[in-house]
Amino acid sequence: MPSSTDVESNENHPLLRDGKKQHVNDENKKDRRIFTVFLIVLVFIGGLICISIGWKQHNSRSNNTESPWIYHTRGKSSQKDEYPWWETSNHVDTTYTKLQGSLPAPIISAKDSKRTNNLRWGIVGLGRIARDFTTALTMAGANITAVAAGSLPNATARARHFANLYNNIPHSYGSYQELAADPNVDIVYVATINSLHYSTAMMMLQAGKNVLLEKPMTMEYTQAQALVKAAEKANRLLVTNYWTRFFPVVKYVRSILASGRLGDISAMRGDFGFPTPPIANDRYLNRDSGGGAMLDVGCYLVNLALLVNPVLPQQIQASAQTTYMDHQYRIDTEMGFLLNWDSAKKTPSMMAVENNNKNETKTTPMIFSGQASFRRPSSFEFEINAQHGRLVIHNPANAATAATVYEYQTFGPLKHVEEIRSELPPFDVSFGPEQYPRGEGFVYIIREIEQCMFEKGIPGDAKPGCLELEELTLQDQLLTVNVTDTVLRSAGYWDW
Ligand SMILES: NC(=O)C1=CN([C@@H]2O[C@H](COP(=O)(O)OP(=O)(O)OC[C@H]3O[C@@H](n4cnc5c(N)ncnc54)[C@H](OP(=O)(O)O)[C@@H]3O)[C@@H](O)[C@H]2O)C=CC1
Ligand SMILES: O=C1OC[C@@H](O)[C@H](O)[C@H]1O
Repeated sequence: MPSSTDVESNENHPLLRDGKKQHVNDENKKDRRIFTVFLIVLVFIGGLICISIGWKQHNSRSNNTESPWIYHTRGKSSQKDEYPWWETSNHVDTTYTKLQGSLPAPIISAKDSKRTNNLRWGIVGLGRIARDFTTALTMAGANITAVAAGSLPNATARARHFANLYNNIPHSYGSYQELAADPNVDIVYVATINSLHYSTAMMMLQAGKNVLLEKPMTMEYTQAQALVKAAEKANRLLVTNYWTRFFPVVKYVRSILASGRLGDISAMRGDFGFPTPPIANDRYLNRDSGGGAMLDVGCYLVNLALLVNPVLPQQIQASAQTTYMDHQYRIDTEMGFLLNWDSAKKTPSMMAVENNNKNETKTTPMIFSGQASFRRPSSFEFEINAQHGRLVIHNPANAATAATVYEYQTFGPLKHVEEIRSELPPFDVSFGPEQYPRGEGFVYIIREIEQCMFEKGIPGDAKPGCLELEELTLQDQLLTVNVTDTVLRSAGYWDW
């Protein structure tokens, strides 16, 4: 008998060839059976997994009777209309940040015995906003020594009436010159109409007063440059009343942006507006008073955009309309504008400025899109869109007490929401009703000025003294006027 070795070695023998075929067929059949069993097991396991996932989803859906527009926060669920379209997560982490600032601003009052300086305030232009601001000064415990009216009729009587109303302010004048000459005034709050900002502020600076000037600083950029020169020459403080920057919420927003938490910012937008009273000679619609939506509320948007990116945009475009309730005015009743920081130029980044490292450069292409209106209500919100999320300063963003930060995973779902709140001190109505919304919020800028004067001294008394506020430098103010002026020119303001 041939050995198995022989059989295997003699492949040409016909019997042996058939035997080998048989053997190979058996092996193949066995392999196929194993493979089939393996497939069946695989399909079975896969099926089990699918059923289990489906069951879990069914359970979670049946437990959640709320609409998909509701996201869950830890221990709390709330309805949000800001829901990203790709959101799938049901577990968004939320934090609530309540900021200090609900109490009347703890400024160092003139009545405070610890105080070494005694900042004496004068007020010029005794209209609507002067009422709110003077109430805020009183709420903050500031020392008001003089008031002056001087543009509209009955100035002397109006000034006396105003002084009496506010606990008998010692001096009242029927002209701005008289207040400028009063040695008992250190700082003048200028609250005249826009077209008189330049001349009134210049008069005060040249008389050696420190100046807090209502927004917009001036109608034109060249005027702002002249005011800054005059302030520098006189060594006096010059601040535009962009009170927005001094609200605790806005300061906090600034710190978030500076931290880099949201990554590079690429777009911002804002829409500020309201239907103005249709009174042709009111400052809003009147060309000679410096009317128009851009100079009234659009300038706030510019100031906020420049807070985020304090650099002159490479491109500024604007377009406006001048009608309101079927009438034609010589001012913008509706303005749309675009600020474009093109990446072509290297410019100091927000981080660099915040860190006082002006040498650091970073190219951050960014676009701001703004709307200002006198024809309709608006969101009055300011939105910042960045690499890792977005930030909304809520209505009214010019006097903000709330903001929300939304953080996203890169290309992924919403992962964290931070809601920021602060409370305003209640407006003191004992001097009369509030003229504009949130006038009590002036306490923040007042506190900052008082604090700076306390720490650095009053320019005029001390050298050099408080010449600039950190939150709003002369450069910030010039930039704001420069951009606002360019927007107006681009829309054709001076041709209307
Ligand atoms: N920061 C903020 O939140 C706010 C800022 N503002 C700013 O404050 C400024 C004043 O606004 P508001 O108080 O509403 O203005 P008003 O219309 O009340 O006028 C203010 C003062 O300007 C003078 N004035 C008014 N009309 C005329 C005129 N036709 N011709 C010459 N002088 C005039 C008067 O000064 P006098 O009494 O000396 O005669 C008047 O009291 C504006 O620049 C505005 O942008 C306004 C609201 C809010
Ligand atoms: O500064 C301002 O803020 C509030 C607005 O209502 C007002 O018209 C504007 O001057």
